[in-house]
Amino acid sequence: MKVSEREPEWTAEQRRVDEVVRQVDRSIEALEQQTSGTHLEMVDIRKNFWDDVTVNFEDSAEMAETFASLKQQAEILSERERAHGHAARQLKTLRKLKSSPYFGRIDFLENGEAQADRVYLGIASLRDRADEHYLIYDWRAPIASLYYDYPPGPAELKTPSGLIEGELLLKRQFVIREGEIVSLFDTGVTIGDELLQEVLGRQSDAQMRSIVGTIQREQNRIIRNERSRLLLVQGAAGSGKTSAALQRVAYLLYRFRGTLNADQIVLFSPNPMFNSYVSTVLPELGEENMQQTTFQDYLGARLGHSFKLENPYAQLEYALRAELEPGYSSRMEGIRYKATTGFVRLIDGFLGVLGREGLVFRDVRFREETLVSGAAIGAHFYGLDRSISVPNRMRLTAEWLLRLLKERQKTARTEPWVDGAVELLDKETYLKAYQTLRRQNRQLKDESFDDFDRERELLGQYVVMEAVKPTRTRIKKLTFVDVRSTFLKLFLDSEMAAAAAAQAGIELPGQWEAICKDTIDRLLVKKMAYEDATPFLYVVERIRGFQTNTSVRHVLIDEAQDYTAFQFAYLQRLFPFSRITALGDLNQSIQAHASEEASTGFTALASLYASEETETIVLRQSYRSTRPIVEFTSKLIPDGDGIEPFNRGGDKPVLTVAADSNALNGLIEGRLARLAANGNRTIAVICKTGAQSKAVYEALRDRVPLRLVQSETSTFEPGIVVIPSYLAKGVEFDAVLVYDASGEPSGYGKESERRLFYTVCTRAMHELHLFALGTVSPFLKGPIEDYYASDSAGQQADLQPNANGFIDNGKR
Ligand SMILES: Nc1ncnc2c1ncn2[C@@H]1O[C@H](COP(=O)(O)OP(=O)(O)OP(=O)(O)O)[C@@H](O)[C@H]1O
Repeated sequence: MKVSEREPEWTAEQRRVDEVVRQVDRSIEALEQQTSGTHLEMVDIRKNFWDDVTVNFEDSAEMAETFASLKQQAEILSERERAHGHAARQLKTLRKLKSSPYFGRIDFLENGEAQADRVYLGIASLRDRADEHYLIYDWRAPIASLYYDYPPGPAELKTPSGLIEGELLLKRQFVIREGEIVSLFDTGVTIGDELLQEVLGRQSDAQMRSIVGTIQREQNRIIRNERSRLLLVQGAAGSGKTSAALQRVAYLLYRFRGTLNADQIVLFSPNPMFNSYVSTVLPELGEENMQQTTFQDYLGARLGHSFKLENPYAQLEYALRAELEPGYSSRMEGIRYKATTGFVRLIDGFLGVLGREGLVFRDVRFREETLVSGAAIGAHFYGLDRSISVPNRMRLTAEWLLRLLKERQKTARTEPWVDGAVELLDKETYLKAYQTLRRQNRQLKDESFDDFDRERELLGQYVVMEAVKPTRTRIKKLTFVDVRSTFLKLFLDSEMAAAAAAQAGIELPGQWEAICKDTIDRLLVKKMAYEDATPFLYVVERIRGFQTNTSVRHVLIDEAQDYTAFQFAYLQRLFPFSRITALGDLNQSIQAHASEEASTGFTALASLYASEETETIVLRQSYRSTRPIVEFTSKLIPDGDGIEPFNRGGDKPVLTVAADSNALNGLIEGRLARLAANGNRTIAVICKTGAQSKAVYEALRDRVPLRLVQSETSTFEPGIVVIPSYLAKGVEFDAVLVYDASGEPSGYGKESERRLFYTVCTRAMHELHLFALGTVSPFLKGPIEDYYASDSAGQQADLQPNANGFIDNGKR
């Protein structure tokens, strides 16, 4: 129920807002004084850094004192910097509170109490002058859960000291801007629809916004979950998965402040542009951003330069476009198979076999000679106790090789090549040799070097020591095991594959031979296909030992439906001390590996953790799009009836068919002009592939101000973009134009493209426009026809090409 400006309630609330704003002002003033104080102090310390340390390197005691003094000075400086950084963040938050101090109020009467507690909720806490009462509670404080979880009426709150029961007497929502109440609602439901209507009806900003004022009950469960090792969220398109993930990070940083910092949280996002899209949410809430990365970046860093790693979008582009190329079906078969849990089991079986036989070892060489042959290393490795794990046997083998190298080092000193090398030492190396030897051999006095034989002996030692260094490094890095050849063996050696399958208790897939050929051809030329990268790294790390990341405590995986079983298994091992939050939507599985029955890694993920450690939350309500758009998009997928549209009005999607691409481009140009003139801030022409995007961009760039988004694009900006389908995933636009909703190869004709088409259409917030070249996609035929309007070209009141729609790309 909307409270009117004329009601006394409004006046009373505005009075309170004024009072709180005054208090915020006082806090800002105090903090500004404090920060300018620390700032001056910092400048002073930096300027006089060297005056305040005693620098003396004369003897070791003086040197130690100098270091202690330096260290102390640096510590004082970094302490001041920390305090300054903290205060600066606080100031930023206070300035936000000044403009909009809170968004909600609850009056809670605890059973047995005479008076209700009045609790105002904002993005941060604020106490009164006497520091006795909270004027504002942080939205993450335990009591705030009442606001998100209950409508007025009986309510309860779990606290560490027990359950508090009572009644929620009032639930009020505010929109406050620049210290003025803009609207006020008393609501009878969990979170009033009116406020959501208002929030969702706005034109989008270029970046994602925080949703703390309107978090829904189910979303709150995701945000505040502390119990599960694995939190699985399956949510419809636009149901707030990404939003919930980001508010969850803010919640965790608040709840565990002091023990958890932003560096210990990692968000895996689909692409660099998405990183930019979500990067403002946490700062808006007064928190630092977590680490953000893409899985591709992780793989690239781990693989190093030994292979040319394919990018997942190049893989997808291949899947969408290369149908007529030779080898297409075997590659696609391989991509699908390698994403299954069956392949994870086959690789585990393979690793089991490798524990007994089959690892490929390289010769260890010292200078030109073979120090130990690969065969001898293999014999040593497989001679070790088999109950010891493979990585531990590798380490034992490395120790053995290092011992052999040491022996060889001793015998080498008297060999003729050493004399030659000693003679070639230049003065600098000679000095370096002397200093190194002196460090190693404390008895060595200056005069020892005067003795010719002794000098020769010592320099010989140095020369040999330098000569064995590369071999020693290689042994330590375990490069004596040839991981590439070992991995290849699974595909090259049919007996090995059969043994691995037998070990795993599974059958090899029907097309195994074709898959093998496809894999071998690439690996032999050091090309690493995206589908092979994770299995390969998994094998490498299971052989050499996993380099785990033990500092990360929370991993959040957005668009989790696009990960394979292998990728999850790998991430689980990589972050052994981390909790995982995986958010996805099976209906948006668009990667090339996604099979018809959608058995992606996302479904398999639950099996990685015990059921009591796992919680699954399903989000059905879709907030992004208007009701007509959700009603349309939910008809595109089999289980769409379960998606609940949020009741926000708008026009039905419109389909326009054009005879040829020239006509199509002209129609799109006119539509873009109208949409821009109507004040849509973000508009996307979504194409199926990168190649199509490029062509459309080229055709329109001189006629329309637009930007082409490619896989390396790293910023999300307002305006008009041309973007391939797979990069539009995860983000949203005020208006979406689907470039080719035909049934042709350039459009969406195959059943396997249904989810891609659904993903593309669900990016629209307010308007969806479908354009088809020649024919109409089969997904748009049948009962769905009632859910969109057809526009025989020209009926829509578009601006004519070259009309001035683009001059003012402005706001409504
Ligand atoms: N509780 C909420 N209050 C206000 N807006 C919300 C709420 N939940 C979601 N939204 C809005 O709905 C839109 C979609 O949210 P989000 O991108 O988080 O959904 P998603 O589930 O990750 O979508 P997709 O899977 O389609 O990428 C965003 O504009 C977001 O701000």
